[in-house]
Formats: sequence, structure tokens, C-alpha cells
Amino acid sequence: MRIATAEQMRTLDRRAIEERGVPSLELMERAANALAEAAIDTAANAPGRAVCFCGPGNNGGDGVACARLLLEAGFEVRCILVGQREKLTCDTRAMEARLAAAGGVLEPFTPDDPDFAAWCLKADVMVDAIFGIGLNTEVRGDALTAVHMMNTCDIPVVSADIPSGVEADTGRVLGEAVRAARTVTFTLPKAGHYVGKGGLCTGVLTVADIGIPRDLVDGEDYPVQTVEGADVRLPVRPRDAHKGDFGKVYLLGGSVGYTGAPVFAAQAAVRSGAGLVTVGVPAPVWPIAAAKLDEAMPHPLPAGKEGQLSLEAGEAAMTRLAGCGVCLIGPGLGRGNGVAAVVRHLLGEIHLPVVLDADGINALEGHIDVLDSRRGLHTVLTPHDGEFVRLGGELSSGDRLGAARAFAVEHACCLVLKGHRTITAFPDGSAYINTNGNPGMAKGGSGDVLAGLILSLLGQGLPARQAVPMAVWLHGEAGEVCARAIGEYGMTPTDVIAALPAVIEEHVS
Ligand SMILES: NC(=O)C1=CN([C@@H]2O[C@H](COP(=O)(O)OP(=O)(O)OC[C@H]3O[C@@H](n4cnc5c(N)ncnc54)[C@H](O)[C@@H]3O)[C@@H](O)[C@H]2O)[C@@H](O)CC1
Ligand SMILES: [K+]
Repeated sequence: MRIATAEQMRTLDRRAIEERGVPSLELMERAANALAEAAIDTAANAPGRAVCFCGPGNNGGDGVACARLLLEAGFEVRCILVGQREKLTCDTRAMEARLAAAGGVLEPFTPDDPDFAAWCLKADVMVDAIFGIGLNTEVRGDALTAVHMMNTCDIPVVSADIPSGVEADTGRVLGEAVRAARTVTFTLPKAGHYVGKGGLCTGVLTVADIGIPRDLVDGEDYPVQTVEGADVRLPVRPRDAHKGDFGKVYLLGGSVGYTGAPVFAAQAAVRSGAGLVTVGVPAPVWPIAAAKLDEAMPHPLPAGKEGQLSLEAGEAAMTRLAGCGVCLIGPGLGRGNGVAAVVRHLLGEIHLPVVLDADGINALEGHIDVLDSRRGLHTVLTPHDGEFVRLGGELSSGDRLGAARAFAVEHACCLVLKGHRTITAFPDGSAYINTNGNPGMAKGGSGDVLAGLILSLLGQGLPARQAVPMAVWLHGEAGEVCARAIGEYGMTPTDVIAALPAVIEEHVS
């Protein structure tokens, strides 16, 4: 799904109002309708008791209009102004007048009044309409108190547009944010619904059409999208195909101490349709890899006494690489100067697309120029946060999406920043936010499976823009299947590999 920025939403609202004559109060009424419907759905009793916390901006206006609709639906409603009355926008004032005409009142926030607090504790639902896309600084004072009340009273909260406290474009939490059971957003979702700490505050997200003309919405350019099941489509394998049609891929990994990593990656590649998978491992690891891999073709490479690749391994791998279409470097290579030198040497020599994972990425620490020298060649990096920071990625501000996009642009690579809501960013500044997966995948070996899957789809000829976000989604979906079948605690990367074929099959068309 396309992701809009706060700025784009402001532009769309303004153009709908000014260029197309859609009254702003009509947009707000539609927003409030969707909000009230969700609140009624969420309330423990309907009609029951509702508290609507409303800020002074137009997000507050949505809340005031929602309070009126709940009143009309038979709810007992307290509609609370959190903020200064002088700052109320015109539309929010207009909604206050409509609320008054319906017998309601926009009352001041009195958190110290014990009667008010006692009333709130018996509510069936709370509506959070303090701040929307207009949040511009840390939540403090009365707003912070109200957010805190919503988060501690154990009553389900429905947020208008975005949980108050979440920055729409980054998902950063400014101060404290509401942890909503549901969020009703308008026209298009925002990045903050998915990424960062804010992504954990959204609850169930619904997107309501509030009447902004479709052509205006379609006329904008949306560089960031989410990936969902409907976006994942793999081609039917031609009836007259042979193994050469599905890619010859090369995988370089393994060391004494990390014998499983290249095996996971190779099995994921085989299980996702790769034609021929060649695996280069250090000689001491070879008997193990050979015993575990029947379909893939492991071969031994020169190793040092630590059981890691030695410098001569680079040239030996190069000869095997001839004829391959894509190469994965990294799973289980181990960290050492010799290995890092082999990786950097290969990156300089290989003119094929390369997927770089784990210790392959670590080899670039302090040598980012090696990555930059591959401009124009396809390089996919799949770091988790620690590896990303070692490469110079900037995560301290809490803006994972912005950081991933900036890195991909600066170094002309495809960056897969792994974690909750993995982000795949491309050199043109576009990015995909993944929407599935679970903490059962937070285990050693998961990343190797993903790297092997990316290698496989690239090897089968899918363009990186499709292959990489789809591989991330398929990996997450296989993880979901495992979590449902055996639970997050006990599921393993081996289970995820075993779940891949059926998940993939559902997306072939
Ligand atoms: N016509 C429109 O523009 C529509 C707007 N809609 C709603 O309007 C929202 C955007 O409205 P606004 O642009 O008025 O913005 P908001 O209502 O999100 O917030 C802006 C107000 O909050 C203040 N503020 C921001 N951060 C603060 C902080 N940390 N502490 C204290 N005060 C703070 C600002 O000074 C301003 O008064 C959307 O999120 C959506 O809910 C919807 O009603 C649909 C139509
Ligand atoms: K809100």
C-alpha cells in the first residue's frame, strides 16, 4: 500500500478543499464517522460510556465530531479539550457548535478532579484525538497527562489518524505516545503506523476514504510503500523449462564454529526454486556441509588454521563463480582480517550482483569505499541494526526508515534493514516496509534463510525491486505459518525453510 507523508496529506486536503470545492467540514465529518464506527466496534458495551480527548487542531476536530456521533448513538460521552481554547482551529470550533447543538459539551481537562477520574475509569472506550499529523514537538503538560491516562487505565483506545505522540513520517515517539487498540487513518497510511516505536502503538489499522478525489490521490508520487500478500506474485514456471532457466547461484560462507549458516542459506535457495546452487565453504567445514546438503553443490575452499577462509580462497572461489548469475557472500564466514580481506577482494573483482550478509557486511567496516566502487552493479546488503551502525548507518535519531533510505541513496545499493518491520531501500530513494514476521524469527539462522531466499529469487531473474521485498515478505510469512503451527518459542530456521514451499506456492500466478 502507498504511504503518504504528512506534507502530502496537507497538500491533498488543501487541494481537495481549494481546487475541488470539497468543504473541509465534510472531510472532517467523514473522518469522524469512520472513527465513531471503530469506537462503537471497540467499546466493551455499545452504547456505553466514551471519553474523547481532543486537541486544539483538526485532529481534535475529528474527536469533537466523533463525540457528537457517539452521543447520537446513545453513548454517555465526556468530550475533553486537552490544550488551549484560544488555539482551536475554525473547523474544530464549528464541530464544537455542532456538538453543543446535539446537547454535548467540550469541557476543560481536569485530571485532578476525582469525580472525572472515577468516571473515566468506568468508560467502555476512549478516543484519542489530541494530535494527528500536526504533532511538532514533544508531548508535555496536560497532553502528556492525558496520554498517560489512556495508557494506564486498561480501557481500549481508538486513535484518530495516528496515535498521539507518534511522528507521522518516522514513527518516532515524541515524549510519550498513546498505545491504541485501533487506529483509523484517513486516505492513506503514514510511515509512523508501521515503523519505529510508533509502529508498535498503532494497534489494528483501518484506512478510511474521506472523500479526497481519487485523481488527486493518484497524482502524487509515493516513494514508500508497504508490502502485503497481494503484492507478492511469482511467475509460473514454464512447462518446457530446464534447471538453467532458474539461475545458477553461488554462495560463499561458513567457518569452523558456524557450520549451519551456509547450510540454512543454501537450503532456503533450493526450497525457493533456484536451479543450481553452488556452495563454497572452508575445507574443514566441507564434510559437514556436504553431508547436510543433497541438492546444493558444496565444494571445499582453502582455509587457515582458524577454520576460516584463507587468502587463497578468493581466487579459488572466482573460478567457481564463472557462469553464475548472482553471488551471496557472508553467512557464517566469521570475523577475522583474512576473511574480511577475501570478501573485499571478491567485491572488487566480481561484476555480478552480490548479496552481502552478516560477516560479509562486517568486512566493509572502515572500508565503505569498496561498496561505493560497486556503483552501477547490483549490491544488496542485509544488515541488522548492529551491522548497519558498524557500516556508518545512523540509527540514534530513531528514524529507521530515513536512515535506510539515506544509506541506499548515498552508497547506491539495495539496503535491507532487518528487524521488526524490515525496510528495503533502493538507490533512487524508494523503500518498502514489510508487514509480517514475528519474534519467533529473532533467532540465529533466520538471517541466513532470508539471504538464501534473496539470492534464489535474484538468481531466477526477478528484478531486485521485486525480488528483495518479496523475499522479505515470503520469509516473514513462512515465519507466521511456523508461529501458528508450533509457536514462537520453539520454531526454528529449519521450520521456516520447511514452510517456504507452501507459502511460495500460494503466490505463484
Ligand atoms: N481538512 C483537513 O486538513 C483534515 C484534517 N484532518 C485531521 O486533522 C489532522 C491534522 O490537523 P492539524 O494540522 O490541525 O494538526 P493536529 O491537530 O495534529 O495538531 C496541531 C495542533 O497541535 C499543536 N501541537 C503539535 N504538537 C504539539 C505538542 N507536542 N504539544 C502541544 N501542542 C502541539 C499545534 O500547535 C496545533 O495547534 C489530521 O491528523 C486529521 O486527523 C481530518 O479531519 C481530515 C481533514
Ligand atoms: K490522534
